Formats: sequence, structure tokens, C-alpha cells
Amino acid sequence: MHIAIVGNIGAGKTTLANKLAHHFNWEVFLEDVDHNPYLKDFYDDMPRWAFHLQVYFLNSRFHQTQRIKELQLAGKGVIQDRTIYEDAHIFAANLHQSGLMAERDYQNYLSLFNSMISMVNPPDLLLYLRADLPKLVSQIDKRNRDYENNIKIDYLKHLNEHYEEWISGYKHGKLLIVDVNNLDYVNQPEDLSVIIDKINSTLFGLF
Ligand SMILES: Nc1ncnc2c1ncn2[C@@H]1O[C@H](COP(=O)(O)OP(=O)(O)O)[C@@H](O)[C@H]1O
Ligand SMILES: Nc1ncnc2c1ncn2[C@H]1C[C@H](O)[C@@H](COP(=O)(O)O)O1
Repeated sequence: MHIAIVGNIGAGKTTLANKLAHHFNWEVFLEDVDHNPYLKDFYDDMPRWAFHLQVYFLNSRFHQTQRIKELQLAGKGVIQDRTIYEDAHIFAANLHQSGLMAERDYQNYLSLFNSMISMVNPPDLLLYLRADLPKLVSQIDKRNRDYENNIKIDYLKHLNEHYEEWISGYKHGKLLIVDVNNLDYVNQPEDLSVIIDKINSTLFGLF
């Protein structure tokens, strides 16, 4: 079983991924953020570093998908924090549309993505955490990563628009949309139970 958690920056993916992995006793796959050699430079100068960062994320996410395949073959359950689909359909697409990634770099990137994607298995369940801008901003603030301090509201807004468009056309498998605006699964265990019940119902037809 493979559940992938998707959603905008600060939506609560990592927090939920850890809690679900603990609950189901499955492996958790998180994003490579702390050792990412481009992320800080990217936030300082997006046009300069957009392509480098996208290639880095694409490669690290591809390795993750291959490792997830191995674990699934070994009969293990997996929770994944963010997918390779989001790199291309959300982040790279947004950078290109916003004029922050040059046409030739975007086409080069897409060609690489298309070569890789045929080797990627979609998750059994895609869990989309839908959050409005105030929730995203307050949670990004709460996390307090230096380089995310200057993220513009417009950047988050455009990412949210890309998410809504991508999710509305998602056909790779089961999809569960959870509005997290009024959920606090950090401090309220019952909010976590609501999500777990929804997952069980969508995946296994329980409840
Ligand atoms: N539903 C929630 N309610 C309250 N706080 C949350 C919730 N989800 C996440 N947080 C807090 O918001 C911050 C960002 O969450 P995080 O899981 O890192 O988001 P993401 O991985 O989607 O970027 C963390 O400090 C986390 O404790
Ligand atoms: N593909 C990506 N392009 C640009 N930025 C990305 C990409 N994937 C992740 N990020 C950024 C967004 C955040 O600053 C960090 C971690 O993501 P988070 O949603 O907070 O887990 O990396």
C-alpha cells in the first residue's frame, strides 16, 4: 500500500506523513529539504536557479519512487510526502508560466520528466491537503525556515491554482481531498482520527 500526501508549501504534509506512518506502522518518505543544495539560492534568485532546483528535485523524487517500488514488492506500506507529479505539474509549470523559467529550460525539463514518468507507479491513494492562503502563511511562519521568510503571497496563490487544476484532472488512481483549514492534527487527536477514518473508508471501504 502506498499513500502519497500532496499539497502546497506549509499545508501540513510532513506532519501528517509522520503521524500516518506511526499509525499504520509504515515507512515514511520525506522530502530532501535540509540537504538540498539549491533551495536557499532558488528563493534568493528564482530565474537563476529554477532549472537547477527542478532537476535536483526530479532526480531525488525519482530515486524515491524506485525505492518505494522495492518496499512495496517486499510487502511494506509506504507514506510519501509530496510526489514527482507536483514537481512538474505544479512547481515547474508555475515557474514557466510566471516567466521565471526559460522556454528551452522548461522543454528540456519536461522531456526528462516524460522519460522518467513511464517508470513511476502512481500511489494507491493520493491525499490532497487543501489549504487557503492564511493557513499556509501561518504554518510557514510557524515552521520558521529562514529562506522561506520571503515567499510572496502571489507565489503561494499561483501554486494553489495549479494544485486545483491538477487535482481536478487527476486520473491515476484513488483520490481523497481533505480541507485542512479548520483541522489541527498537531494538537487535536480527534482531527487526526477524522483523516484516518476517511483514508480507511476510501482505501478499504471501512466505516
Ligand atoms: N493541521 C495543522 N494544524 C496546526 N498546525 C499544523 C497543521 N499541519 C501542520 N502544522 C504545523 O505547520 C507547520 C508546517 O507543517 P509541515 O508539515 O512542515 O507542512 P508541509 O510539509 O506541507 O510544508 C509545522 O510547524 C506543523 O507543526
Ligand atoms: N519542485 C519544487 N520546486 C520548487 N520548490 C519546491 C519544489 N518541491 C519542493 N519545493 C520547496 C517548497 C518548500 O520551500 C520546500 C519544502 O516543501 P514543503 O511543501 O514545505 O514540504 O521545498
